[in-house]
Amino acid sequence: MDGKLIYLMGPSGSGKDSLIEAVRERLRLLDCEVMRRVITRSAESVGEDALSVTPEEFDRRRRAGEFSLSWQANGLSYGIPAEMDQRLKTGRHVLVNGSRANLRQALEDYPTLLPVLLTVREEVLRERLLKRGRETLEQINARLARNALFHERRSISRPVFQLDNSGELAVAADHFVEWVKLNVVPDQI
Ligand SMILES: Nc1ncnc2c1ncn2[C@@H]1O[C@H](COP(=O)(O)OP(=O)(O)O)[C@@H](O)[C@H]1O
Ligand SMILES: O=P(O)(O)OC[C@H]1O[C@H](OP(=O)(O)OP(=O)(O)O)[C@H](O)[C@@H]1O
Repeated sequence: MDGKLIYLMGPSGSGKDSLIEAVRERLRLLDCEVMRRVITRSAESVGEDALSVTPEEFDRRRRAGEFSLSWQANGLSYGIPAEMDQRLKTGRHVLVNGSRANLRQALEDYPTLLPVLLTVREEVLRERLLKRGRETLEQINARLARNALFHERRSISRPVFQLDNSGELAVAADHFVEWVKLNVVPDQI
């Protein structure tokens, strides 16, 4: 049987990268691997365990079919390596750091994916983006404005697990791992 695909989404600054690092080892023990993204972001500002490539190299890889999923947002291109499909075919699970805007496309390609939405209270979000200091103020404002698009959007016709990260990261991480145990690997517990 195929493995399960966990599709993590959430606003920039909601804590997706932090959550991933907090649960990476526990997920590995549950046979769930975090897929490393390919991003056209400069190596210095990558800020996560991702492979940085030029836009030309990204296009070459996309045309060569090297991505299972790919999308563009915030002026960047993102790809999930096709290695993901090999893992799923052999019954192993994967977690991807995905995009809210790309969810519909991802559902067309992977109808059984499990969507997870990481949320944070609005006032906390801006504070965290400023504190992270990876983007300019202009880029931060653009990312906050982008969130309005998703508030208005009609919801998709399947359940989305909403996980709040307004409080302690360790609490959100424990909550997430519990959800994975119940929804992804119920046979193993
Ligand atoms: N629960 C939390 N409490 C306090 N700070 C957090 C929490 N989660 C994340 N952060 C901080 O908020 C900022 C944004 O988190 P990050 O993981 O980069 O978000 P994302 O990947 O969703 O953009 C980082 O500086 C991170 O250290
Ligand atoms: O459609 P959206 O849900 O808005 O997502 C758009 C992109 O932004 C995030 O990536 P990125 O790593 O660049 O940003 P972040 O680390 O600040 O979340 C997310 O992982 C998507 O790749």
